[in-house]
Amino acid sequence: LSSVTFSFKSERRPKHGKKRLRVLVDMDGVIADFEGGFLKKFRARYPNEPYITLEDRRGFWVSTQYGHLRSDLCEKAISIWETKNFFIDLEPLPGAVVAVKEMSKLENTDVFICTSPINNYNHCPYEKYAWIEKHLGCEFLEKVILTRDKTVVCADLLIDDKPDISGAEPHPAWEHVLFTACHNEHLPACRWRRRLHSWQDDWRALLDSKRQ
Ligand SMILES: O=c1ccn([C@@H]2O[C@H](COP(=O)(O)O)[C@@H](O)[C@H]2O)c(=O)[nH]1
Ligand SMILES: [Mg+2]
Repeated sequence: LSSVTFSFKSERRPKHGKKRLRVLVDMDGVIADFEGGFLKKFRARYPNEPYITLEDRRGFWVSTQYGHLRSDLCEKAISIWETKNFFIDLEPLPGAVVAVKEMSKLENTDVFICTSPINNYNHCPYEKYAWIEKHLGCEFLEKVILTRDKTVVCADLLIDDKPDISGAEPHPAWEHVLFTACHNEHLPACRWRRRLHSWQDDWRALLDSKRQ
């Protein structure tokens, strides 16, 4: 058993090179503009209802904030992302496609798209795959991890806009780097968690810091 463990570890840390890095990149709010897409479709479907501007968004759950605005708006918000074509129509966030493609071409780097589908699975899982093929290319279809629990996935880094990521594994292998989004940008700086402010930020330096 110990020799198996040894060969696995040595595979990720080559003797003569830098450490091989495994990076998980979240989809909604990191490479796909979930918040912008939601607001556009909410206003189009419910033109007479109040809405929350992106500047006023607080908290990860859109449905919770809409529910606080008026209780029936929670269900109306959910109806938006449960509708066909919501996920496939999302625009890529600025610089995301170029950055992820470049990241995947770096030496000693494995990039996976790690994303949580909604439980209403009529359209979401299919459209997430279709989005990845459309914007990143069919080779990325090999790199998709659909899971509601990211803590059980083993990697060095998780780039994700959700501030609190929990699940079955209390000590995930990855370092969670918070990707800045309209709903989390007001959270106070946190000594134990780094941020990536956008895809214009220095993501290469972030990866290099994990290869030491
Ligand atoms: O109010 C909301 C906001 C988002 N969602 C869904 O949660 C996941 C988030 O996935 P990540 O992988 O963490 O980006 C996504 O499927 C959203 O549609 C929600 O259910 N309620
Ligand atoms: Mg996200």
